[in-house]
Amino acid sequence: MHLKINQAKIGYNKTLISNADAHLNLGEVCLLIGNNGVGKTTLIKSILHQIPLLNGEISINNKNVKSLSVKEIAENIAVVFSKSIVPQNYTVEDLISLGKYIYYPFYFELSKKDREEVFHIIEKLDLVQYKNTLLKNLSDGNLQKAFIGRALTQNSSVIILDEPTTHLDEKNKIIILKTLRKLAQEQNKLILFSSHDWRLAKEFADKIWYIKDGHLYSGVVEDILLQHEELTNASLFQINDQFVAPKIIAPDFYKEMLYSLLQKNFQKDLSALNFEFQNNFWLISGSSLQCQCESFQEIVNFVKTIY
Ligand SMILES: Nc1ncnc2c1ncn2[C@@H]1O[C@H](COP(=O)(O)OP(=O)(O)OP(=O)(O)O)[C@@H](O)[C@H]1O
Repeated sequence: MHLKINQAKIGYNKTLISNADAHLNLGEVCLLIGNNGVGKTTLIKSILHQIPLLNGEISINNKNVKSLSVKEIAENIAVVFSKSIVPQNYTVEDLISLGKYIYYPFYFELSKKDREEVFHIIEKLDLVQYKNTLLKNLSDGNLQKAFIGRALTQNSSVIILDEPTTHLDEKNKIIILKTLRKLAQEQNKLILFSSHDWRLAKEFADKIWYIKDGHLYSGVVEDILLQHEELTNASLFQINDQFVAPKIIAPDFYKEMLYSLLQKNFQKDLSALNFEFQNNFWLISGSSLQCQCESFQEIVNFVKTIY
């Protein structure tokens, strides 16, 4: 079982992503990242065939999603959108039971076997004490888990989640991400999820799909991070147009501190300077100058004397 994107052109009247090629296998967790508006949700909807491709093919298990009925797609892929409508007067158990709906033709009463399975999923997600709690009284973290529970009862091999960690605090983010990883490993699910908290999320993913400049880059997390400097440098925000960073050789934490210090204090091009951290002092050098500074205050004072 695998999900394959083959030479796909994705978008609406306007193309958002061209020549997308990527594939995922069962048991893998993939993080989908990219700036606002690059087309993450559109890609997810294209996989579900809710938005037709402009070109190319997306297939599940070698079957083009275009040829699958809505029911067949639901049997293969469960989806959790971040902006899901919350049926306020449903209990956690009601919501999770809904995942079984695709297997029943009409208004239904769950079979004993399905009820047991729903309970088993409630247990697995650590939601037993909230089983009968109304969704409107649930914390955001537990509500998110309940939506994941609904996706699980669907029994599909693929689970896709659009920003499952939005609005959650750090603790709940980690609970959700750990749950996803565990599902992939223990139940051999293929999990694709998008996130803006990707620095944390990448710790739980095997692969990254990264959308940038209309292109989909896919691969093992560490390969993609190495190939795209802007991802690992993302903490060095450019907030000052006139600032050009000097060359900084230092451990990441020191590098980031020096970068923000200089950016805040100098609207200048500092590219002629080199800063090298030497354990207990900074060595600053330029074409005809050299200086040692032991604190950031000294650095600011020194740079002010040259600019
Ligand atoms: N039905 C539609 N018809 C035409 N354009 C659309 C439609 N839906 C979304 N778009 C546009 O497609 C672009 C990508 O939207 P999409 O929601 O896929 O981005 P995203 O990467 O998920 O963004 P975000 O991170 O902000 O959620 C946006 O410019 C959006 O306005």
